Amino acid sequence: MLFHVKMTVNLPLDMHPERADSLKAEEKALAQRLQQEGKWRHLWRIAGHYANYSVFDVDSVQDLHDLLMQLPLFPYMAIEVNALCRHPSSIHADDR
Ligand SMILES: O=C(O)CC1=CCC(=O)O1
Repeated sequence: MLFHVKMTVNLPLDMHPERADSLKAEEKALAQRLQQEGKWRHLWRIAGHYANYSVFDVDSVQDLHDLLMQLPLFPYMAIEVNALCRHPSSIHADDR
């Protein structure tokens, strides 16, 4: 199942810079592992925003929920989720 997810990061202004750097490093490591596993299909920065557009490929809504909740930055992100399905005009027949 494919999901489009928008994540907007809102780190508290008074968060210690070392804590912020540590969270970002943990987030990056997990995001790169999930990309290697094929679960995090796309990760795009939204130009001019501390936010990303991502596409996840997971087995269920519960899997997506569990994945998002384990992100180190989860407590500091506003997350919007949209389920995706095939567009009839898409030429990418292998997409689900
Ligand atoms: O900076 C972001 O958009 C939040 C984030 C998601 C994966 C990552 O490494 O950072």
